[in-house]
Amino acid sequence: MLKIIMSQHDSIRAVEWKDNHLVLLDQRKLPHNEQFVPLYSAEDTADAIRNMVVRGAPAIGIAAAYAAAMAARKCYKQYPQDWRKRLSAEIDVLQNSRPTAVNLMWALKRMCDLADTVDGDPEEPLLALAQQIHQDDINANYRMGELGSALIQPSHGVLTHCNTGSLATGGYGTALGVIRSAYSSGKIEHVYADETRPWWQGSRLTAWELVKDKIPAHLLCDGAAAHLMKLGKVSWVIVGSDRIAANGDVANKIGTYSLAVNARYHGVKFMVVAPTSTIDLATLSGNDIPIEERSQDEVLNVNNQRIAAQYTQAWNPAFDVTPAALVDALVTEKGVIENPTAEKIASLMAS
Ligand SMILES: CSC[C@H]1O[C@H](OP(=O)(O)O)[C@H](O)[C@@H]1O
Repeated sequence: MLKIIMSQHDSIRAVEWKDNHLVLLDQRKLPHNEQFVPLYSAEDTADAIRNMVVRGAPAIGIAAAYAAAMAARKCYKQYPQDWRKRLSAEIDVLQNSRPTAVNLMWALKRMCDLADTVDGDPEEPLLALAQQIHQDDINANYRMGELGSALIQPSHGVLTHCNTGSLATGGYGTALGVIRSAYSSGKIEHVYADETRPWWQGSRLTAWELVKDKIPAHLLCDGAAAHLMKLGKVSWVIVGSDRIAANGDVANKIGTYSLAVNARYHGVKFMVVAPTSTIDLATLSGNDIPIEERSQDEVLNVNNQRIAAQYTQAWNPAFDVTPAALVDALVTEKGVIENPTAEKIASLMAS
């Protein structure tokens, strides 16, 4: 069985295969409690994704891949004659857990394609593929760290949004992986992290990862970002993505579009860091990306305590779309695209 190789960030494992089942670090409990949730079925894993026990586009895809391997094991044992048909129903449950992060659909398609070709017991080959998807993601993150860090001039501040670190991926991170690599190379003096309401990925997750890495950082209210840029404190905004359309439009955590507009206005560079598993050529433009709307209670409450006036309603889109024209650099494990266009993306994906 493939041993997942990480490195200095072994201490943070959002997703792990242990013995014969999936284990997730419960990100709803961080940073004050590190609790792990064992999962033995696709249905339970779909609930965990929907409820954000695990979140972050690549991490969601990896968790779903392991869940598909568990589902194949169960279906083959219970229905050896028509396990593929039974598996398809289980995959659908996973597929519909969250709509925006294309890594989920990408990983499940790879698992289903293999299931369609495997002879006999699918358990081992599907588990091996899930582990390969996990390892490939970690390897991609280290490569993107190198490529993204090379774009950053020494001693600058950078701003990031949401959480794109080890908690959002197989390990190391996408945008936070670039920040880790750039900081290790002495290129970044200071990190500014948006708190990222209403789920607080910045306050609860990114701050936790940066403290563990001893990287100097300040949290800021989402609404303070434009003022930070106006004061000249940052030279780059560095973010991840949940889905990149064929024309280079970028879906990411709500608030990203506002950062991109303000960055362009203030002459701050805007970098998107995402593995090619996040690029979806079947989605032609950002207008075609499904945007998840989550419970209004996430906005009306904090720590399950209501903060909004009684009878108030809330609108809670979890993502927004940044047009490609506002992206200065798209960093993938295959290479960097400056000022992404449909042609440049097609060429990268074909390489
Ligand atoms: C490695 S990119 C992770 C991506 O996912 C986050 O969304 P969520 O926390 O709701 O899963 C956010 O958009 C990040 O950029």
